Amino acid sequence: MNTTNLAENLLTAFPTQSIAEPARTIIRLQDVNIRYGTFHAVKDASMDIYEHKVTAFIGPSGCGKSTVLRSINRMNDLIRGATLEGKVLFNNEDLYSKDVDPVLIRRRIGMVFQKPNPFPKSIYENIAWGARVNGYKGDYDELVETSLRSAALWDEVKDKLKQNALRLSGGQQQRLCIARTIAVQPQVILMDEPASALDPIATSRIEELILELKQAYTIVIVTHNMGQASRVSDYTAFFMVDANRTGYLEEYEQTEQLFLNPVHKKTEEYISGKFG
Ligand SMILES: Nc1ncnc2c1ncn2[C@@H]1O[C@H](COP(=O)(O)OP(=O)(O)OP(=O)(O)O)[C@@H](O)[C@H]1O
Repeated sequence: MNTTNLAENLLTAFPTQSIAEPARTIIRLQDVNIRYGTFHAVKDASMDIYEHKVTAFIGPSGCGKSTVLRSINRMNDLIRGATLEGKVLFNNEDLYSKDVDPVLIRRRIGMVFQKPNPFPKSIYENIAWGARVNGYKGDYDELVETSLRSAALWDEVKDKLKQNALRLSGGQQQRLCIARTIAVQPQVILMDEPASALDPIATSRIEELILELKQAYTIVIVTHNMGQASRVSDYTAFFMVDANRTGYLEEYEQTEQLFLNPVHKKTEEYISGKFG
């Protein structure tokens, strides 16, 4: 097979991966072990997360998806007794080295939670506040508009920016939280089941938004919904638990490959609903 044919075949097999521009690793987990006190929650997780891709974490309850997600922006530091061994590299820099400020990390690697959590302030202030805290010197009106547009919320709220954010619907609140995250210009957005508290219409708007956002950001999403993982993600990491309830990475692949042609038997059983 000549080179052109080989390239064409690979592109057909893996349409999400461009051969001309191979995805760059933005985050690398190396032999990551996480404990809560003496409880070994996650063992030996190693994986690369690629820039401008959506990576989904799936797996049964308690397998450590959220724990691993939180390790990527050092949110676990806020949990008493949580410790991490191994390395988490962000743009080749060790996120856990002593001279790294976790607050700065959380600016570069933002997070959106399961339950929308806007501040009890105006829509405008929800966006402007984080930027102000970070000493943003630009035009705030422009920042608010751009962030709300990026989160596909501008048209719905542009005439009521002074309204309290808590009066928005759940789906709108979640898009506002995404806009708030975007406003501090992160490189990576972590999402922990961002649509699980939303109705199907609000969920599909979040899914559409994720697909748009990956042009500008790298997204890692924890989801229980396998349909959602297959719709939005380029890569899927399937986590499992061992007999000690310790989570580990069972299989990590391009999403299409993992869902259509899983290598491990456990992956196949999980995605076909044999256990959950
Ligand atoms: N703050 C904590 N303190 C102690 N143990 C914790 C803490 N958070 C999580 N764990 C434990 O760590 C393990 C992994 O939890 P984690 O929430 O990461 O799993 P998960 O796969 O995201 O689960 P789920 O799908 O149910 O949200 C579980 O056994 C859980 O009970």
